[in-house]
Amino acid sequence: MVLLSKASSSVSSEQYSYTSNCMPTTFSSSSSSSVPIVDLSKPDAKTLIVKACEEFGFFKVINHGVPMEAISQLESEAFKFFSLPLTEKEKAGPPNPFGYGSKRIGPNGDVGWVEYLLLNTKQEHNFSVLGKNPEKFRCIVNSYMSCVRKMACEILELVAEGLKIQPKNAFSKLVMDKQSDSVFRVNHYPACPELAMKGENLIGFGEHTDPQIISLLRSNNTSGLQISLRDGSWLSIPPDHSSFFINVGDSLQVMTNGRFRSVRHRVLANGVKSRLSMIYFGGPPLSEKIAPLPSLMKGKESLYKEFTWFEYKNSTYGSRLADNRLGHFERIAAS
Ligand SMILES: C=C1C[C@]23C[C@H]1CC[C@H]2[C@@]12CCC[C@@](C)(C(=O)O1)[C@H]2[C@@H]3C(=O)O
Ligand SMILES: O=C(O)CCC(=O)C(=O)O
Ligand SMILES: [Fe+2]
Repeated sequence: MVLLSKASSSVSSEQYSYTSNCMPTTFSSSSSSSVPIVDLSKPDAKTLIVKACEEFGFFKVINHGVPMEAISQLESEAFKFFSLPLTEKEKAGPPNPFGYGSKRIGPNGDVGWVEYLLLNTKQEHNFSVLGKNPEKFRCIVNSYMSCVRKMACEILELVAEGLKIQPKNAFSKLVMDKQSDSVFRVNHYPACPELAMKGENLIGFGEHTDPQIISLLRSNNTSGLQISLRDGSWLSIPPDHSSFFINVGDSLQVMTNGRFRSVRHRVLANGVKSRLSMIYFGGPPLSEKIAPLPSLMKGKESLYKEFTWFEYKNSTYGSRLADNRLGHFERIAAS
């Protein structure tokens, strides 16, 4: 993304979305509402995780076990990549769906103040175009990803234990499967100085829910992430570069028959500092049926029609970011 290089790239002349600064937003540090913090090394982790997934579909994790070195190596490689000239970066694009993308998100007209790399976790894409030293990039991405996948597995096992589900790998086996359809994304939101002068916020990444099972997000110390609360207000999440933020995805909402909430979230661009985030989206194999676990139904009917991850993913790619994608798959209760 080139900022202010020519008149037409000025923020005000493009089709971005804005939201008023005057909208009610709460800061997570305020006493009324704060995001749960789970210490993965403590015995109460499973109870806190279940509660957070029910109330928010979102929580913060400390003592996560991912070495800071793996994180900072990836961060510095990613910053190096995003600081290349646009023409260099575009050699790794367009994202179809994998590769380098700028401003456009998905195939259906969504735009944001963001550039990104979308990678699959199976290394099938062409790394040879990723920056100046693609082998190094690949190696750093792979070691980061295996640490984060391990944490995803640990969290999903705690979820199963907390929900008293047997076997305890009922969820985690889906992301650990060799066929798991997981995705990895690095987002870069350049600082947008024009913003500081306006009474509005610029959308970096529009509101949406993540379709997969679980998302593990780590960012630098720049703010921007917000989650939507039950009353529709937005809660700003203070950044914390040494912690991870975990989202419940649509698939986990379905597998828990609506007990867990897939959280709506968005990112606002920052007027002063650039934001770099990396997100691992843990997904099931394509052929996997996404349905409530029998032990969570307690004799009740499924709230959802039967579908496979393949079907859900296809429908996802036909949707806009803000759409309620699960809506099509809800079962209308017989009256
Ligand atoms: C408009 C879009 C863009 C989508 C697909 C569709 C709706 C949901 C978006 C996401 C959101 C979560 C990560 C991602 C990788 C995913 O699986 O769903 C995104 C994907 C993309 O950025 O390509
Ligand atoms: O970049 C971020 O901080 C979050 C972006 C996001 O929600 C996504 O890529 O799905
Ligand atoms: Fe997301």
